[in-house]
Amino acid sequence: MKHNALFERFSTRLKAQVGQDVYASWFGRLKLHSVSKSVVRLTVPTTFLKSWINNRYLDQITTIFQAEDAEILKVEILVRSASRNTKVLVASEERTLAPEPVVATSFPRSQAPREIGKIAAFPSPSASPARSAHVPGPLFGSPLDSRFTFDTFVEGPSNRVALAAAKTIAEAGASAVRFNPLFIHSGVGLGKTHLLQAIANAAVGSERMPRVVYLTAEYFMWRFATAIRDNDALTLKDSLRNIDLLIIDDMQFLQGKMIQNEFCHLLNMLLDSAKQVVVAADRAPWELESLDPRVRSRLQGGVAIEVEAPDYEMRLEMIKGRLATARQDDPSLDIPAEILSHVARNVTASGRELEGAFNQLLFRRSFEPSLSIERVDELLAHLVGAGEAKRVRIEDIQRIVARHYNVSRQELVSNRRTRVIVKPRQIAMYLSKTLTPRSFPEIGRRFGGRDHTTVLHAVRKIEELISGDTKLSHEVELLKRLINENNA
Ligand SMILES: Nc1ncnc2c1ncn2[C@@H]1O[C@H](COP(=O)(O)OP(=O)(O)OP(=O)(O)O)[C@@H](O)[C@H]1O
Repeated sequence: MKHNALFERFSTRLKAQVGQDVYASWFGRLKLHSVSKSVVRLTVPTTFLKSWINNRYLDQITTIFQAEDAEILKVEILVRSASRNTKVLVASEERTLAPEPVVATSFPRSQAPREIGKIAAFPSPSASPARSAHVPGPLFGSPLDSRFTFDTFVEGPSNRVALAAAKTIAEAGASAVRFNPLFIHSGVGLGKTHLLQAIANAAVGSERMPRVVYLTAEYFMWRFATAIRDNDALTLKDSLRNIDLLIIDDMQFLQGKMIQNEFCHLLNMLLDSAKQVVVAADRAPWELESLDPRVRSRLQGGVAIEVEAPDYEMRLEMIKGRLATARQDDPSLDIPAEILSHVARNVTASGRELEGAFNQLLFRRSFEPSLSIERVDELLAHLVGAGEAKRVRIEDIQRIVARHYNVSRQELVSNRRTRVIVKPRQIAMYLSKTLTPRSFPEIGRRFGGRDHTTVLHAVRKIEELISGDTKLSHEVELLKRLINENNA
């Protein structure tokens, strides 16, 4: 009760400081998790929101709590899990985060892993997360989804090279240092995590590379931050010294100077001792703006492979694969071939959307046993519509930014270099990079055929300005909201 009142007072103050709009955009779904001793824990529904709040608002939030209660020393943001299965129990945290013995690291996937008993852990790879929560000792790793194997990965023109590289590493072991680090990048939902976990699943327990660590960048940050806080970083670093294979997912989320430093040391150490490193991100290494240049350059020293969107044949095979898996649980399940191909033809964006479409279909089928193509069309219209709505278009960004700054869209993409045009143009470029999966060269083309370095410069410039200028940062957040609303 007392804590709820504290949280309410905090919310009121925060709202007054950041304004109603910013508050609604970023803090509307913030919830109080617990207040124990000097630590306040808040939760948000997504890892993205967690990173965002941690990076931009944690100091402000902490100051407000401290103003309310001087005993509070620290505020932590956690991700609420949608499902019980998505939680990993981490042994060492039991000690550090008492009196709440269990801290959940979220598994940032749309689907809960069916089985998370396997964990790419060192030095005890066989320990299940649930068991290890009660066994003291170091444990390091994010959960592996047992469905993500090479067998279930559909090969096609858009991912053939990446798959071949991944298999070579999994099969040849640490001697396959021809691609080191291997860097896989793509837009969302195109199978990076599946591929990375397939490598980990194949390697864990193998003789060639028994010591595998699979981590999301967020988990890496969190684990290191905890170790540093507890003066335990040396033990952690020691335990990572002897691994054979390091796999890091969602690299774009690695943030913070100190953590990036640690990551850089680890990367140097592993690469210099010819240990294999595999990394995935939503963009190419040279586009990872928030990374320390040394990390970026080390990541660029290996092989970067892009995975593109699947074609129709691949989508069909994926959806058939889903059905085959679902039938293992319920052999009576059947979806006519023409419906499967219809879904594969219409849901085109990514493996994840296809998975969503298939799940919808299964769900509907349980109370509408014979779905007609027309009915599927209705369902797909909604699904495809939702997918489309989420895709922000560069033209919309240009239109909204131009309107906001009272310039025309033509001026935005023109050669004019007056201040009144340059700033909105740079902001529009920045938003294009942050809100769409488009590459720098592509954005350059859409802004009057500019060179990619101009876009890169604009993005860096705005990032720099935002970090020191609250007014501009609110302005950019408002623009983001307008763009997202336009797409809703
Ligand atoms: N080639 C493929 N074969 C089989 N399934 C696939 C393939 N590509 C994607 N999928 C499926 O699509 C879903 C999303 O894939 P995944 O999570 O690996 O994407 P991602 O690229 O890591 O996305 P994000 O950028 O959001 O992290 C998963 O269920 C995955 O199994």
